[in-house]
Amino acid sequence: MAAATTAQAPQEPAAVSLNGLTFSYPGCAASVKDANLELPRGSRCLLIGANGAGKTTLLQLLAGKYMVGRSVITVLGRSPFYDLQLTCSGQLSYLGTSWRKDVAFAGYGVPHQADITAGKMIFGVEGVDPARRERLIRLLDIDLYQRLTTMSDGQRRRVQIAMGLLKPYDVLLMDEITVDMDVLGRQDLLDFFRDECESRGASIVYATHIFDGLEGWVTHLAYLENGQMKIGGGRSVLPELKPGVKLLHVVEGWLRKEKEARQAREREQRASGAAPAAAPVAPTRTPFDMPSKHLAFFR
Ligand SMILES: Nc1ncnc2c1ncn2[C@@H]1O[C@H](COP(=O)(O)OP(=O)(O)OP(=O)(O)O)[C@@H](O)[C@H]1O
Repeated sequence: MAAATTAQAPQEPAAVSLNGLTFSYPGCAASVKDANLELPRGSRCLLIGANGAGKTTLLQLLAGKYMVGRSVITVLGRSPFYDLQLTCSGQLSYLGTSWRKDVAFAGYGVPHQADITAGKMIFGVEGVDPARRERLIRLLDIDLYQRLTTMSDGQRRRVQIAMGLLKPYDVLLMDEITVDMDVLGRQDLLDFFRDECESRGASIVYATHIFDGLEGWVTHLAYLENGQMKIGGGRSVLPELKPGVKLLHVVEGWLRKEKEARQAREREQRASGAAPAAAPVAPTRTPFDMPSKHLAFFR
């Protein structure tokens, strides 16, 4: 009798996987150092850290904007830098800070300075499910007849977010995109994202400094300190986040500890003569360091 073979289901690749990621901008010290993280499908990961900790850099690396080794970063088992289809298809979507100037969709940038209505912009995207489009327009409370040039920052931001969400992504990377939105808009959007993760297994990495209402929303956390991933994983890596405890207070505690440790290190360096004890001195400026409007005086 032939031995029974048990068919093993192929393991689904993780939504996001970082394997010892180190990255430096040209001529600079490393902005991300030996980072490891594994996020399963359906996860909502909050990316936390002080200013300059490396959040935007990490999100841009995940979005395939900089070259790193193929296996160092994978999104849905593929390399976001080498696999252009991942971004071009909208499977991997990035909503970043450059959206203030550009409306980005599936990796492409379209200037929003054009004097057109929100409706023209939104209905101009082809191959969109009309029901999804309708839902987003309602959710983000967009006036389709208003021109982008006459909108407030928050209203324009809503159009930009709608553009980025029109096609159903599998992995969404967000860099502080809700910063201009009012409380209701932000809450409705967070509920929409939760629904997307729970109903169709989409995954989200969200970098923000605003933690209000996120305690019950996050499933995973990644905390960067000066480029190092100090904490990364499911909520269980965070025993402090008990019911009734505000995420803001937990993060505030980490950031204060980080700041005190850095200041203690600097004091030690000064005491040992490794760093100058004098007050910071303003760097000498050349005409080329100045904003372009000042350059006019040097022509
Ligand atoms: N284009 C660049 N060239 C050189 N260094 C850069 C560049 N962009 C960022 N950096 C440096 O990389 C580090 C991480 O910056 P990054 O913008 O990723 O931080 P962040 O955590 O997103 O900060 P914030 O909360 O202020 O947005 C910082 O030390 C920053 O000075």
